[in-house]
Amino acid sequence: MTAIAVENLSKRFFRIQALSQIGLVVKEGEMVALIGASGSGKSTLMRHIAGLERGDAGSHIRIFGETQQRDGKFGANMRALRGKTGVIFQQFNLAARLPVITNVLVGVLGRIPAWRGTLGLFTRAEKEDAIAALSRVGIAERAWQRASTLSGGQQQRAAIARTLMQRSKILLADEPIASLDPASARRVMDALANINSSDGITVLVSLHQVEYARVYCPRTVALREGRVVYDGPSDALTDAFLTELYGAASEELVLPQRLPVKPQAAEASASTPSDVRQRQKDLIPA
Ligand SMILES: Nc1ncnc2c1ncn2[C@@H]1O[C@H](COP(=O)(O)OP(=O)(O)OP(=O)(O)O)[C@@H](O)[C@H]1O
Repeated sequence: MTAIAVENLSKRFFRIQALSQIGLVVKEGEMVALIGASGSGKSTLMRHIAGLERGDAGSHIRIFGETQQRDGKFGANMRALRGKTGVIFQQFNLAARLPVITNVLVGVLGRIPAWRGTLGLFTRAEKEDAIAALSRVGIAERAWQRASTLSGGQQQRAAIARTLMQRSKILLADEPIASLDPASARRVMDALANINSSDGITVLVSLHQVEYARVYCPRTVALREGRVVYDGPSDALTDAFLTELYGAASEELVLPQRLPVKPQAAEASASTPSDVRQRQKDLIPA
């Protein structure tokens, strides 16, 4: 089934043509990288797919076959489609002063009565699910800390746990590793790869460095000046080909060293259901 279908998407901000006639189809269960130099339109495209921005006349975006927006107008089922689409950004993903678990529990707000959400009255089962989601990304032990005390990479993983809690079918990650050191970046990419392969969640991740795309994403879509200039296997993106696509700007997209080919296992990730159950018992006060 098609998860994301973008057809003829254009977006102009005053004098800047940010996106031009973008066409993109992502099948359910794919993990696709979106690359491009600074200003090529990655964030703008992500924001449209997330339903946070409306395209110009002629644009059409469908999520699981349903129109999310067309000709600059949101479709009737927009709210439900937003619920299916989790989004994480480069930063500012979490409410810094609240505990990590509360940030993750925000993921259930779309499917519980508003009064319960407003009062922060979450059930034990919901808290258990939140701990399970944090276990999946390897940071269950951090559940009761304030979000501001987590490292940048841990914060990104907490944001991924929130999208698991939201039961999103699609995860849009807009430069989730841009401000992280290489080890933290690997753990965040491992967590994304893990929810993609284990849960079948469709992942579209924008990246500055093509090395991560080569290691983690079978397919890459490359943007330049708001247009798709490549859509195909990530391992075809050799340095020479990148130079052909981007000229001197390709240097921005290549890391000085190559990454090892095999992704590492996510740090302290509880992979079996019994591990996850045990952590729920240990970490939630009776
Ligand atoms: N709200 C806006 N108003 C005006 N121009 C905008 C707006 N949002 C984006 N742009 C412009 O659209 C173009 C694409 O920006 P976008 O942020 O999508 O690029 P990007 O590939 O995500 O860049 P980066 O890698 O630096 O984040 C840029 O020229 C940017 O200045």
